[in-house]
Parts: sequence; structure tokens; C-alpha cells
Amino acid sequence: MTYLFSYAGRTILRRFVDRATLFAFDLDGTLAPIVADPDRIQVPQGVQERLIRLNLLAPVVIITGRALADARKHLGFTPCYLVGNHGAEGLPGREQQEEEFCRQCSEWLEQLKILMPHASGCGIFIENKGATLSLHYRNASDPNAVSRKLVQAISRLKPPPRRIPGKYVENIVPYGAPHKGEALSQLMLQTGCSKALFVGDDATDEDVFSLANDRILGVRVGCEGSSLADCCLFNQREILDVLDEIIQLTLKTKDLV
Ligand SMILES: O=P(O)(O)OC[C@H]1O[C@H](O[C@H]2O[C@H](CO)[C@@H](O)[C@H](O)[C@H]2O)[C@H](O)[C@@H](O)[C@@H]1O
Repeated sequence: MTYLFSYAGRTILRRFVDRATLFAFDLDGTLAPIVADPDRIQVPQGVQERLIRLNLLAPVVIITGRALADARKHLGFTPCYLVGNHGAEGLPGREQQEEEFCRQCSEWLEQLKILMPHASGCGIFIENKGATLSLHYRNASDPNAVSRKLVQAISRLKPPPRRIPGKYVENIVPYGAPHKGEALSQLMLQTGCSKALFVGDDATDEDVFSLANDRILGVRVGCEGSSLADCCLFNQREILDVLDEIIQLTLKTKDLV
């Protein structure tokens, strides 16, 4: 991964952004800093203001692991498209499939109650997001041990889900549900944008980074560890600079500066 604000990274960004570029962002860990309680995230006001400005210049889409209603509550602006549940909720034309995903998750929830009757006592919080489930263990006294227990319980679910580990969370996703990569590809068609810049920080964002499409520029928050993203940021606070930079580049492509 090339650091986005290195000379090479800035060159990649400058050459990439044009008037056909869609701007897509993940929410937790990207637009908002990670906090211990999922309900208490905050998109900083400066980030909200820049997103509103960018959305007037080019299509801005948010593709989050959160449920749509929850994401709306925290975003503070209305993007061109908002897709939830890692791609499984809110994609135009996929409404009927969503009902099936919700039914499947309710079944898994019942199975989990039997497989882990003392989940909350071990510091596990089950977030039922409708089309997917997130099993959080950030606040467990021994997160590693709890994580192993979770993986074991998930392996016993019927039918088996797609399991995506995240930041102190195990995400449970129905097989066949559209992922973030599919969501972004569909929204590019939907908006008529031939290019997309996507910023994300977590394992489910790798579904975009791994698309291997040179019309999609993947930027990961975090330069450490392995990722298939093209570029990276050292930390989440740099999202402000990213937004400033792409607003300037977009204005230039429209000859407005
Ligand atoms: O795809 P995203 O928008 O990044 O959403 C991913 C998950 O984010 C939330 O959980 C994560 O952030 C919490 C708040 O900072 C943190 O407490 C938790 O440990 C993280 O895993 C959200 O609760 C999930 O529903 C999303 O799937």
C-alpha cells in the first residue's frame, strides 16, 4: 500500500480523480473514530461539512456494516446512496432478497441463544441488524478467549453463514448476500460513474479492495498489516485531509477553481 499523502500517493490520487468519479466511504473507523460503545460514534462536524460539500460536486455513497436506520442516525447528512449491512441492505432492486436475509438471521439468533446461553455475561453483545448479525466482544474481560468461543459457536450454525471477523466483532452474513464490492460496482452503474474511490478500514472493506479493478481506487485507514487496498492512511483523523484534497481535485476537474 502506498501512503496516500506521500509524493507517489498524491500523484496516484491526482491522476485518478476526474469528473466521472464516485466517492464511497465506510462509516466506523473511517468517517467516525472507533469507540467502545457502538451507539456512541460521532462523525466529526468537519467531516460532515466536507461530505455535504463534496456531495454537491459528485455522487457520495456510504457503504456501511451498520443497519440503514442506525447509520442514518449517525451520519448527519444524506448521501446520494446509503447501503447498510455490509452491502446486504438498501441496494436498489434487492429488496425481496433482504427479507430472506432477515428471516435467516432470526433463525441464527435463536440458534445462538441455545449455543451461547450466557453470552451477555461473558461480555458479548449481539447486534441484530436485520439482514446480518454482529457479535461484539470488545468489552469482554478476556477478548481472545471469548473470540474463540464465538468462532466455535458460529461454526455450528445451520446453514453455515459467511463469517467476517472485524474489530472485536464477528460478523455473520447470509451466503449470497451482496457484499461491499458488489454494492459499489452496482452503484457505479446506477450513478453512471466509471470510476470510484473507496475509503474503508476493516475486513469487510477488503471485499472492495480485492475487486482488482483499476477503475476503483481503494484507500485503507491503517497502513499496518496486510490488505489489498492500493493506498493507505496512517490514521482515521486523516479523513479530513482526504476530503479536502478530493474536493479540490473535483473542483479542478469541473474548472471551478
Ligand atoms: O462497515 P462499517 O461502517 O465500518 O461498520 C462496521 C461495524 O461497525 C460497528 O462496530 C465497530 O465500531 C464500533 C464503534 O466504534 C466498535 O465499538 C466495535 O468494536 C466495532 O466492531 C457496528 O457496531 C457494526 O454493526 C458494524 O458492522
